[in-house]
Amino acid sequence: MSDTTQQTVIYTVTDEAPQLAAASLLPIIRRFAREIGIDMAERDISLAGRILAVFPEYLDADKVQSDDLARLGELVTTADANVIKLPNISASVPQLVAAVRELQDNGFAIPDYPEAPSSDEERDIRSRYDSVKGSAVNPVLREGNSDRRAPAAVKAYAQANPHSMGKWTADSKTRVSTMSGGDFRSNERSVTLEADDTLSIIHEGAGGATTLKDGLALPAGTIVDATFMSRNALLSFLSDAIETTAQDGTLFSLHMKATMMKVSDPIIFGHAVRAYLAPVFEAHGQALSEAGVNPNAGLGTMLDQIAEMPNGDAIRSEIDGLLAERPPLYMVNSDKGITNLHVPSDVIIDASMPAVLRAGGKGWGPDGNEADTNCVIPDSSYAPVYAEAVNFFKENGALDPTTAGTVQNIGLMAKKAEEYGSHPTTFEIPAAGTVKVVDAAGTVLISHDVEAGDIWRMATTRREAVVNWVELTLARQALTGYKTVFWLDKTRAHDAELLKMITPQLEAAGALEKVSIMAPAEATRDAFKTIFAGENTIAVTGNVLRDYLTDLYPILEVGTSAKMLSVVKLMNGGGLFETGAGGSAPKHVQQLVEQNHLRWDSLGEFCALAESLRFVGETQGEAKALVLGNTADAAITKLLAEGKSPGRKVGQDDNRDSHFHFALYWAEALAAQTDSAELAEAFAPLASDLASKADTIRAELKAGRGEAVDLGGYYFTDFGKVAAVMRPSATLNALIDA
Ligand SMILES: NC(=O)C1=CN([C@@H]2O[C@H](COP(=O)(O)OP(=O)(O)OC[C@H]3O[C@@H](n4cnc5c(N)ncnc54)[C@H](OP(=O)(O)O)[C@@H]3O)[C@@H](O)[C@H]2O)C=CC1
Ligand SMILES: O=C(O)CCC(=O)C(=O)O
Ligand SMILES: [Mg+2]
Repeated sequence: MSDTTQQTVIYTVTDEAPQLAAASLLPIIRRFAREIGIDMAERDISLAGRILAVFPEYLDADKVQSDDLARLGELVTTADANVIKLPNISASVPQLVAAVRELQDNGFAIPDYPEAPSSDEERDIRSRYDSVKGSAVNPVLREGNSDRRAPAAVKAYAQANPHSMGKWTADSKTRVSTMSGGDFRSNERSVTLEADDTLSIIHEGAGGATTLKDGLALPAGTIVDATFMSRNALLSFLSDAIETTAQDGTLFSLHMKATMMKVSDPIIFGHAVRAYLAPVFEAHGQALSEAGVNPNAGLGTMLDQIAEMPNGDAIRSEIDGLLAERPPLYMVNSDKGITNLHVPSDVIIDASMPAVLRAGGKGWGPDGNEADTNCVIPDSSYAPVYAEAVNFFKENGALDPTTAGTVQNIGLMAKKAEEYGSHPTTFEIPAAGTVKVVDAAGTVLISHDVEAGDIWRMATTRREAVVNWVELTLARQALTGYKTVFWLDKTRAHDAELLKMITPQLEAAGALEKVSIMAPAEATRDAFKTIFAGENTIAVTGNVLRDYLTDLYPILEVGTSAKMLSVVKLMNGGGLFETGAGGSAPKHVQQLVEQNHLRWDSLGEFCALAESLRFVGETQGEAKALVLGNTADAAITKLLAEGKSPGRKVGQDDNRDSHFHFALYWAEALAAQTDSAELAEAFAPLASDLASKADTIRAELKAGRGEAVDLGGYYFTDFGKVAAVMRPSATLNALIDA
């Protein structure tokens, strides 16, 4: 080994496809990194690992799991952090329940998930599970703002090898339906704290005052927003939307973020299930609730529970009758009869809306055919982005990936900014009354009159996060020279406060004239015009639009968000390198298990790795880490050029084959470079062995494709079994593990 940097880079262990990919890729990365003394340390932030970590006293001593997420949460506030973060499951209740059952079956004595906790013990258990549920990882690690863009090599590859795009026609009946009032957008109020303060949230009703939350200590300069979704307005909107879908003759599709907005959106999802099955709930509401049926967990769980009820068969046939009679539902899997309303985490707006837009405004119907769809997005804060995208494509036809420019994103994300940090302060209101945000002196800052069942939430945005977001924006603009647009709506309460904050900063930086400010719909049209003309732009957005746009534009421009570079410059100096902008692709696991083909593309991991290594080089003054990072980039470019990315179908190359090629090209690039003779010499033998044994390795990797494999579990896989499936080449393993 050469002289060492003694740097630790964290590689996260997550779930589903990225976890499987890591079983093959991480040993390869370690083989390269150890050459310059970088220790690639794993931290388990999988759903199963996180569940075990919150129940130590329930477990036998040898089964107790360390709380790796909490440790990483501390690390990311330090300058030492260098974390490669793979996508993880943000669990819905059905996923959480399934993971708990799997762990119990494996001998972990953890308690059941209490659906309706009734004792102090159950309430404690429930609150621990709630801390694991939904988007519980990303907000903890994202101690910085977000910089996401398609790497130049990826963009160039897509322009030369365009992915398929559906055809848009002017007479498409696809549309976006959203609320015109009574929603989060229209009820929003916003204030900026002038001094450090400690806030409380009080509900005053006929029964007196109740504190919903207190002790909310916030620094001066925090923007505090509060708003609510009226249940009555939502119900009337949903019933109208079902009616207009029937009139349009389109599919009914609901697009929510029940994972990240883990308190509000499952409730809204549940109202949509109730609205769609309204006659069943009218006839059997009481029996259903006595049987513990909670539509917030989706139609799938509901049908399982109904099957156990004494008159379950009769209710089931009424449901089947309604599914046949009401507007057809957009399907997740029409072969298996899984609808959009089955599981709250199956249709997630950031990925699902771009899929519809890419397909020419089409979704899959129950008959297995594509059809136009009514995309129902209840809250109108961000629905106009998709509505305007639909309008634009109807007018202009689909995007041409061969000529399109690119939309990059700088997202305000640090310190749990905006709505995505709101779940601890989101409440389903128990009784009519007033909800007030009150400061330490007792002054009411914000007040809303609410009805029972309304969903009220408070969100906060810290000034230091905003200042850093503007700095990051100006740095990217200076580097690229791209047109820079802040997607902010002056007529929206939160955005107006944000504008008051950023305007002086832009002015002081002499940048006020260099940027534009546009409301989301206008900005959407402008961004499409820009990329249709082959030009590039930077979309500077809040946290939710960061999430939405970094799937939307990549999926249209380069066919996937898996190949995005996703860098989080941590505010205290460290680096968090997310792998791609997409999720954990549960469908891919199913294909691997059935056919031994993993179509997961690790390009996001490769890009994050290259950035992470360069970050070691830059922050530690370690030239060899720069060489390792730059050669990893060269390997990525070659991998794309040679078409060695995974194919979708068994028989084509898969994830494992792409890892081999990445290793080969990386070793070759290292052997060929002239910046470090020592590294060239160190990697020459590996490069030559990988090249000379390529045929054997390729054949060993391909053995057994098409046959079912056993991973020993889904959420809690068996390490040995996964390694056997993901590392099937003894020849490659011998070179990597040597
Ligand atoms: N950063 C994070 O931790 C994130 C986590 N998630 C979580 O991931 C889970 C699934 O989310 P979902 O919304 O379904 O989105 P996914 O991105 O997992 O899946 C959508 C589709 O995108 C394609 N895709 C995504 N990544 C890749 C890749 N690396 N290689 C090839 N294709 C890819 C696949 O398309 P096809 O099937 O056509 O091949 C896939 O079916 C949820 O639990 C969600 O919460 C979601 C987003 C980010
Ligand atoms: O944390 C999550 O639940 C998903 C995050 C996500 O979709 C994103 O960051 O793009
Ligand atoms: Mg996303």
